[in-house]
Amino acid sequence: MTLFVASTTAPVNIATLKYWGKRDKTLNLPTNSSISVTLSQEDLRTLTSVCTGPEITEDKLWLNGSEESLKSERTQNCLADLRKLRMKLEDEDSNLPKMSKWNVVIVSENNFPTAAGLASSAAGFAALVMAIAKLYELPDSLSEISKIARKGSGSACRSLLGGYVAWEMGEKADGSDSKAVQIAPMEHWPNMKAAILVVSASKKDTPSTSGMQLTVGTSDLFQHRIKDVVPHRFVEMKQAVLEKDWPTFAELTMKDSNSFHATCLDSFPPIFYMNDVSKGIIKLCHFINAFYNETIVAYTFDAGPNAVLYYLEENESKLFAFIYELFAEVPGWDSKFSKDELTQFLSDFDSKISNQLKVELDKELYKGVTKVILTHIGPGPQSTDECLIDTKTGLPK
Ligand SMILES: Nc1ncnc2c1ncn2[C@@H]1O[C@H](COP(=O)(O)OP(=O)(O)OP(=O)(O)O)[C@@H](O)[C@H]1O
Ligand SMILES: C[C@@](O)(CCOP(=O)(O)OP(=O)(O)O)CC(=O)O
Repeated sequence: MTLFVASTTAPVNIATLKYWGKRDKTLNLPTNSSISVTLSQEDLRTLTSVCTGPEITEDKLWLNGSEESLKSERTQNCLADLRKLRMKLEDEDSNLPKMSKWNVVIVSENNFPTAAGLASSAAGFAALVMAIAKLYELPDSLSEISKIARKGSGSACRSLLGGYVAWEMGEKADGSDSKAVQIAPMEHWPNMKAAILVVSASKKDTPSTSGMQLTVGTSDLFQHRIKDVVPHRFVEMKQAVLEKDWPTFAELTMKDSNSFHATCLDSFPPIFYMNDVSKGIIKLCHFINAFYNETIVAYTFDAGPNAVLYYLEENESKLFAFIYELFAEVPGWDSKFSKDELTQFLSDFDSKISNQLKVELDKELYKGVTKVILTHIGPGPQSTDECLIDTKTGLPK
């Protein structure tokens, strides 16, 4: 069997200035520009292998060991765009194998829970598009490829790039100027870290796509957000990244999460993504910042109750004096810290925080959190030799 194979890993990104609202649902064109931080693939990543050849009879997708449909309009749009770019190359060079005419097999694994509000669709579509772009040897830039990933899931376009990333909303009706660009590589401001508090939730309140449509159609506050709030915030946040201005970056991040969730509440009927545990975590972050009289931590929440806490490495011990004290029971710490380091966080807490202040903390908050994921800023998709496809059969290994 003649087979051509390629594999890539792709990262999760968590927005600090949120994408919420589409002006075109089919092309995933947003009503505002957004900004995100790409997270390390050491902790959260999608690995996708793809293969093609004249004997593959059908397009197929396996996700985390189970066969899934490739029929969704979004996936079909991505495949059609990639084949179009490949066909252009084949038209220019008749010696190239006619991959644009052949079916593809896609095998993918996420090393973290899928569809649990941890941006699996972003990493998933970024990996799918990037792996096929590599298979087809497309010469296009990552920003160009990001437009294809955007059609799979809006936020996926930002996972094509590492470090600090902007998704420029663009103006054109065909979406040709709605793409991801890098604001700065991770090396520019490498000490950005993230602690994700995975909050237990039976199921997602409302899927992002329908949630956005409801907000666009019913919220008056949303109009204020996209016209008067986000355009300034986009410029200010980009500037804060370029100047490594942590207090400004952190404040804008928290305010933008709150603004996005306020438009959800202002939708009719209202959408609730955060629960009481999420709100407890927000209070805790403000408590910590007030305690130190300094911005130590910034929270942000996507379309679900999980908290992503951004902080700078140099402030880790100040932050963890609180959050290890409160969430020590929850799994996720041991792989990153030695016993001695963890004990030190507890003694920092005991020595620094007065009994009077201790009573203000909610000791029960950990009961609503299932695990912590400790990670940091990372690069964009990476080529890998690891392959999920058996190169003799074209099936998952
Ligand atoms: N590795 C992957 N390859 C291809 N598609 C994927 C992959 N991982 C996830 N997806 C697609 O994304 C869907 C999950 O998206 P969904 O938006 O429900 O969850 P999420 O991305 O984890 O959460 P959120 O968007 O709120 O952060 C899956 O059902 C699947 O269709
Ligand atoms: C709250 C968000 O996480 C929304 C992400 O929405 P999606 O990218 O999942 O939506 P679709 O384009 O419909 O697939 C904010 C963000 O990531 O910017």
